[in-house]
Amino acid sequence: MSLPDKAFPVSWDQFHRDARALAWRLAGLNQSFRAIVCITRGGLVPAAIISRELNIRLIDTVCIATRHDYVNQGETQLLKGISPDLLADGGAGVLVVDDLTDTGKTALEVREMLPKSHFACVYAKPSGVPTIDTFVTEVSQDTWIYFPWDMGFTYQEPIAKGHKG
Ligand SMILES: O=P(O)(O)OC[C@H]1O[C@H](OP(=O)(O)OP(=O)(O)O)[C@H](O)[C@@H]1O
Ligand code: HPA
Ligand SMILES: [Mg+2]
Repeated sequence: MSLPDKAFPVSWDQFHRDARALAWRLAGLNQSFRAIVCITRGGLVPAAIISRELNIRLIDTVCIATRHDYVNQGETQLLKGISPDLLADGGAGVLVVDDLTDTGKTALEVREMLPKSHFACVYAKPSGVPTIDTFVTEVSQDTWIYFPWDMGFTYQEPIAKGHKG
């Protein structure tokens, strides 16, 4: 197992701005969504922000647990599926929300359940881009995105310490 080379840390403030930017993009589509399906757990936070901005009151979850050793996606387990009324018509008019797409595996699995839905996420890596309809920021595949709900305040070494330049 190796960690991606680059780090992209995201603060709460930045995440809120980026999720709101996603809501602006979705609003610009002039498509009305009858419900949000958020992919837990990462999709819960952007779904709350988008639901507020676009006034979408019907929210469902698809609960998928992935076994992975930090960076490598492993087997997935569906813990809770989507309600039958949202699955009708292949999910037409349903907005699926996640925090990011990386390999695209998670989005592809949910797309099989809701082939006519609209997929949105805040951040996307190149392998996942084809699986998503609308996103805000693309980062390279060798970047790890650190979300604020996974982080705490820690001491940072000064840049000059140990720097041989
Ligand atoms: O495009 P992929 O390679 O499938 O990766 C993207 C998925 O990985 C993360 O979820 P994770 O499975 O880590 O679980 P969590 O949302 O419960 O933290 C993230 O929230 C996406 O759902
Ligand atoms: O870059 C990432 N950050 C956090 N969780 C993730 N799950 C897949 N890729 C990532
Ligand atoms: Mg997730």
